[in-house]
Amino acid sequence: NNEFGLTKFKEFPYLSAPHRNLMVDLVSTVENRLGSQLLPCSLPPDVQYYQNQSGSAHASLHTRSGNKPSHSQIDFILGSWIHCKLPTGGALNITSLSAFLNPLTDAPNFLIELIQSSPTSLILILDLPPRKDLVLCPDYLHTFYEETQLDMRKQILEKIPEVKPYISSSLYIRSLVSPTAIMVRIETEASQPGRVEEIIKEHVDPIAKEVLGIWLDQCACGKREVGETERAILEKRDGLIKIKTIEVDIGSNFPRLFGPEVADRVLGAIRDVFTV
Ligand SMILES: C=CC1=C(C)/C(=C/C2=NC(=C3\c4[nH]c(Cc5[nH]c(C=O)c(C)c5CC)c(C)c4C(=O)[C@@H]3C(=O)OC)/[C@@H](CCC(=O)O)[C@@H]2C)NC1=O
Repeated sequence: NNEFGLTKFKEFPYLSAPHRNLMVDLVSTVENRLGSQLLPCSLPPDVQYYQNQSGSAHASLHTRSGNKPSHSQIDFILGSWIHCKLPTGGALNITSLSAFLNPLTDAPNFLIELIQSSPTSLILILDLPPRKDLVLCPDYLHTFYEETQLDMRKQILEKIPEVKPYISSSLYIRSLVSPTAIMVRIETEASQPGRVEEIIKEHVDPIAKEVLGIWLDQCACGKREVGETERAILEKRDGLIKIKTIEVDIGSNFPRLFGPEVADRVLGAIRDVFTV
């Protein structure tokens, strides 16, 4: 057990109520729907909860692998929160929930990230990243992105005046997402305290739950035929993405936030989960 006890991950501390409630609801929706297919979290306690030397950065990581591939098309689910006190007196909060499928299906994965760097600024990433080339497979585009009307939800969100497109500095990250990916920055006025929380509660929460619902119904619990050769291609593509996103997302951030020793321990544990 860590100083907060093993349940700490699911309490998503340090967040505003709407942000915490959304993450708690998404994690419990995934675990309730897929729970029977998931093994318990097997991360060591000092990876399930870790912090930097000075105690200015606290974080939690929660991963659950799918039962043996014969029983489940879930590779693993990953949930995470990171809270860093900033020298400016503010705080950086990064929360994420991602779900990776294994090559028994070629359906898209699920990803949501909320990155709050000040009381008036939030980055939201919400997508079903494709696992096949959309040009080569037009029916994939139709099935997972047109028929599900994901673009409608993107357009609803982009109508909010404070919502602007978020352009990742990483071209690789931009190449991973679907055409309907929600990658936005929400910038509110300091004269409107609570506006970010209101946008999370009124708009981000319902849309994120709809997108997760689509992923659970059409992707995680859908049936897709994947041939032998296709399975090998999926395995290679999935593996490359998992390794590269660790490098882009946290490869440089973690040593800076947590110091080399903690970063090596946590990154090592993540690489183990990502590459089995
Ligand atoms: C598949 C599609 C993907 C997309 C679209 C995507 C997007 C982005 N994530 C970023 C980041 C990010 N994510 C996490 C969660 C996390 N990621 C992993 C990966 O293995 C693990 C294991 C964990 C749990 C520990 C942390 C901690 C963290 C950052 O610090 C970083 C960030 O907030 O910088 C501002 C941004 C980097 C690029 C940029 O600055 O624009 C960008 C927004 N990341 C994808 O994978």
